[in-house]
Amino acid sequence: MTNVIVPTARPVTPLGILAKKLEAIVKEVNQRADLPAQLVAEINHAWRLAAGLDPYLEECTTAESAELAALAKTTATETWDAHFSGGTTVRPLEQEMLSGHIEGQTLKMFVHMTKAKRVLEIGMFTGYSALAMAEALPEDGVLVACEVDPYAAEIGQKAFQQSPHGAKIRVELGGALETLDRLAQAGESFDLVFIDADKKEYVAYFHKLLDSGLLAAGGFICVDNTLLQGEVYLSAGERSVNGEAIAQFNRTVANDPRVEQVLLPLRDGLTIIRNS
Ligand SMILES: C[S@@+](CC[C@H](N)C(=O)[O-])C[C@H]1O[C@@H](n2cnc3c(N)ncnc32)[C@H](O)[C@@H]1O
Repeated sequence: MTNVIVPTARPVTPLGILAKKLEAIVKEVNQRADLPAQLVAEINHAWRLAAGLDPYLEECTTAESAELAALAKTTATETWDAHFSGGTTVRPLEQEMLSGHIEGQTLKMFVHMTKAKRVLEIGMFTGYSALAMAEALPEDGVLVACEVDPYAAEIGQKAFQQSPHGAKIRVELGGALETLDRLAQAGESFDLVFIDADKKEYVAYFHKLLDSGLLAAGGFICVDNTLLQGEVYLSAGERSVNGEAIAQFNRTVANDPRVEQVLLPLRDGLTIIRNS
């Protein structure tokens, strides 16, 4: 059997980034004899508090299915940079885009809790969150997954074929805004929507979902990356283009009287919106 080395993902959440920074500081201060022992102990404690949380969440959360674990591994071993520079993917993609165990299990729980039968995902990548949610759908449930990149979508479709829940998933290849227009024209509507595609289009997805009837009355939207690595609450001058787009999205949702919402500090921020 060949040993596959799965590359480690870099931290892309406020907590992960904080833990990494504290780790570097701890390495430095632990070598210094001139610092007060109490200060060194406090910094070590702060690092353990930050670094220990994600592994503990993993430990206390139901394990992912074998199919999801295999898909996460496949996604991590793809050479995404080379795929983009060689023209295999139409967008720069990376393994860090995959939502993963804790968020996948959270989304799966939301499908169970809301008893959703029709789910829409905007931004499927290699299909991890789509498959996680499909696992919670009833046999006659449907998940429509929008993805613009054919290579990522193909990886997902292969994984869906390996799962007893894969047949519930329908992939819509193409730009999400055009796909949403088509779905609305066809009269489709959804109980639960997961937004996880182009951050600069989040406001447009939100408006289309609410204005076109795509989101069923009383339906829910879950939105990923609404903390954008902490950029939204750091000073505006420190924001990337995506950080500014998410800050604007968060303001748009907060000012829309048609919805109520909560931003959960899960992974890179997960906002739950209810169409009230
Ligand atoms: C963060 S990843 C999605 C991760 C996925 N939900 C998961 O949990 O594994 C974002 C995906 O959105 C796709 N995407 C970006 N812009 C898009 C657009 N305008 N229309 C459709 N898909 C888009 C990207 O190709 C990428 O695969």
